[in-house]
Amino acid sequence: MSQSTLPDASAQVSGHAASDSTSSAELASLKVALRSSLRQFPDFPTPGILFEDILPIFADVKLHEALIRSLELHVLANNGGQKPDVIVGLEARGFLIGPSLALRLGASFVPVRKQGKLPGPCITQGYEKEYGQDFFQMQSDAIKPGQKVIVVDDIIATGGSAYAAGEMIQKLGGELLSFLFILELEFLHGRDKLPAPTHTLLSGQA
Ligand SMILES: O=P(O)(O)OC[C@H]1O[C@H](OP(=O)(O)OP(=O)(O)O)[C@H](O)[C@@H]1O
Ligand SMILES: Nc1ncnc2[nH]cnc12
Ligand SMILES: [Mg+2]
Repeated sequence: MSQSTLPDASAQVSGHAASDSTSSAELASLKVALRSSLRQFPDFPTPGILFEDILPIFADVKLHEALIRSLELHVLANNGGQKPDVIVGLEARGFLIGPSLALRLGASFVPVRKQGKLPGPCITQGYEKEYGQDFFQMQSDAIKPGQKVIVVDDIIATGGSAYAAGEMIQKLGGELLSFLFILELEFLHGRDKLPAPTHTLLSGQA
């Protein structure tokens, strides 16, 4: 796949918000490049689902950098000056972005995994998503009471996955600062389920 023609976002000083107008102009141009890289596959994984494929972003170094920079700018601009202690990412596609974003922000990374993958005492939460049902788990000591948490994932569809993650984080005593996604499927109104402010870089399937 050819490389994109984006400016080199890695030249930005990470972890520091530029002036508001610089940040919002930069963010707007990064979003255009990200949006044009997404692909759609009809009837995957089940008939009637229009699957949004985010993987081309990660196949292109500049788009990948643009994505992480865009998410970082969103966090810096949207949490009332509060810095997260923990970034929680949802298995599997949330693992593509969570650890990189956590490093940028100087936060720790904690995974939410599908049932049966984590050792030791765990908390479990069932959920429904756009095309199925599943169970999520977190290790019981993964979040310290009072830690400020941002949940990240690639896509919010029905919001079922993110809601389940939020429930577990709150049961462990974490404070939910916000939810952050690359893409929102607006027609499913998933954000209405979530108990903290919800930010998305891109919207689709209105
Ligand atoms: O808002 P919802 O309706 O809950 O759907 C969104 C979730 O569905 C997908 O995960 P999925 O578990 O299908 O696949 P993955 O393991 O590849 O992340 C997607 O990555 C989100 O996590
Ligand atoms: N339409 C969709 N495309 C990709 N991932 C999804 N997760 C839930 N709905 C999805
Ligand atoms: Mg997922």
